[in-house]
Amino acid sequence: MANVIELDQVSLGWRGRIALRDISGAFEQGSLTAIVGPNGAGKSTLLKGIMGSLAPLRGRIRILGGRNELACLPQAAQLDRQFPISVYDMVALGAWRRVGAWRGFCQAEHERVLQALETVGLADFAQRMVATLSGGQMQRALFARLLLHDAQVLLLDEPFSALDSDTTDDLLALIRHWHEQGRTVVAVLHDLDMVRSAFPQTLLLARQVVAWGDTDSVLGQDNLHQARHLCAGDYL
Ligand SMILES: Nc1ncnc2c1ncn2[C@@H]1O[C@H](COP(=O)(O)OP(=O)(O)OP(=O)(O)O)[C@@H](O)[C@H]1O
Repeated sequence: MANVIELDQVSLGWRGRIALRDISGAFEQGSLTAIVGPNGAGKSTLLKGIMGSLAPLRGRIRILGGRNELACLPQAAQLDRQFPISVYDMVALGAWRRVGAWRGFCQAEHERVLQALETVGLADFAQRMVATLSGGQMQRALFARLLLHDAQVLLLDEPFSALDSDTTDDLLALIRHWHEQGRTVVAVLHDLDMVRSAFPQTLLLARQVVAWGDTDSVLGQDNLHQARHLCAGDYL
C-alpha cells in the first residue's frame, strides 16, 4: 500500500519551542490509526502539522495527492459555536471542494446534505442554528460535514469526547464505513479500550514517538509507562 502521509524527521512546536520532536513514519493508504498519549503529548499539534496549519520547525511532511485530499474534524473546544449559521449551511460548507465559492449549489448537492443529515440522525435539525445544538448533536453535524467533504484522508481530533454511548456507536460505525471504503482514517483518542477494539494501528506519542504499529504491541504496559514518564513536566 502507498504511504498517504509521510513524516521525515519532523519537529513541530509553538513560538520556537519544540512540542513534538523528530517524528518519522508513515500512514498507509486505507489504514485506520489511533493517535494516543498523555495530555500535552503533541497529538493535536501533529494533526495541525499534517493539515498544514502549523509549519514544521524541522523535517518534511509529504501528503500523497496534496492537502486537498485531507479533511479534519477539529477538537470541539476549538470551535466557535456562536457563529450565526444553520446546521444545513454548516454541513453544506463541506462541499466547497466541488462547489467552489461562486458556483451555484445544485440539486444533487442539496440532496447530499439531506442524506448526510439523515445518516447522522439530524434530519429534523437542518434549519436549527448551530448555537442551539447540544454537544453530541454538534458532533453529529460535524460528521455530516465530513460526509459532504468526501475526502480520502480523515483526521479526527477527539471525535468522541463527551458523547453518550449511542452517539459514540453511531459515529464509530461511520468511521468503520470509511475504513471499509478504503479511506485513510487517523483519530486522536483517549479511550484505550476503544482503541484496542476498533483501531488496528496505533501511534503512541509523548513529545516524540514512543511506538507506532499494531495496536496490541504498541499499547503494552512498558510503552504506556514510558509515555507517562516522558510527558511529566512542561516541554522544552
Ligand atoms: N497554540 C499554542 N500555543 C502555545 N503552545 C501550545 C499551543 N497549542 C499547544 N501548545 C502546547 O504544545 C504541547 C502539545 O499540545 P497538544 O495540544 O498537541 O497536546 P495533546 O497531546 O493534543 O493534548 P491533550 O490530550 O491535552 O489534548 C502542550 O505543551 C501545549 O501546551
